[in-house]
Amino acid sequence: MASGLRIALLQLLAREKTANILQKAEQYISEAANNGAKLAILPELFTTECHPPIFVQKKESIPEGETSEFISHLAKKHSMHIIAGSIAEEIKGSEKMKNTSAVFNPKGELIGKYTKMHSFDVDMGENFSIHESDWFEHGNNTLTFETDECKIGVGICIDLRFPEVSRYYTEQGCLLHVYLGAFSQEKTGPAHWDVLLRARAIDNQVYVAACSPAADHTHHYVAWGHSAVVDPWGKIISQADGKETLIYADLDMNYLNRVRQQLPVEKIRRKDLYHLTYKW
Ligand SMILES: O=C(O)CCC(=O)C(=O)O
Repeated sequence: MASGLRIALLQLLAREKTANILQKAEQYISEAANNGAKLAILPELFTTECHPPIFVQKKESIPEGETSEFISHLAKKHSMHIIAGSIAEEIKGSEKMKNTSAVFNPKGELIGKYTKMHSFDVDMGENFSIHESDWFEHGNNTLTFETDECKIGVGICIDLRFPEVSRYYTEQGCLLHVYLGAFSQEKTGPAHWDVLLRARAIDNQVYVAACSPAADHTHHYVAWGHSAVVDPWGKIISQADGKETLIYADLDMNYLNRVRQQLPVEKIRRKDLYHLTYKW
């Protein structure tokens, strides 16, 4: 297995027309491929912005929809893995949708789908009440996939708050945990985003990459942005601000192994006293 992996995170701005967003994604993915990235990651709900009437208006099928087909074409063209952010996935015969991510391999084949497992149903006062489960059915499964460099696990946004999910991915051997997220600029972004990303990386001694949409103050819900990559020691090695941008990180699996050797939490863990049971 190779020891290094360059990844690219596309912090895209959700524009009105899907075609315009995909055009920007194409520009960034082509730039990333030219710069040696082997994995490109797009944000949560990147074609719709986080606003229910827009989800309904722009929902799509996976993998037959406009967005999936285009990202599949880009994966094949540039011979790279792409985690196609998430989109509002149509459920035939239902008014509800799913918040689903699709992963394509370098042949452009769909190798997995992940539907967000936890719903962001919160009431934080001051006009900040969100009840995601009114719009989206939650998923009941996880998603891992293999690249030449490492195994990868995928989560979406609030999934980041649940160490059980990342623990499972670690037990499955995932050395990179990817989150597609749109924390809010107003509330949880500045308070929790970096801390949670660093915590998951330190808990599991893995790389964590999290890709957010760019912040746009004309949107109903302003995403925090600040897409980031954290190393297994908990250090942020690459981070955006709020603006639309493309960021990179080089993941070094030899470094990850050194961290695990020097601070062997897996060996120290009291497996005789506790363990998690998963029902997915
Ligand atoms: O957990 C958070 O603070 C934000 C979560 C969120 O925005 C979401 O899951 O859509």
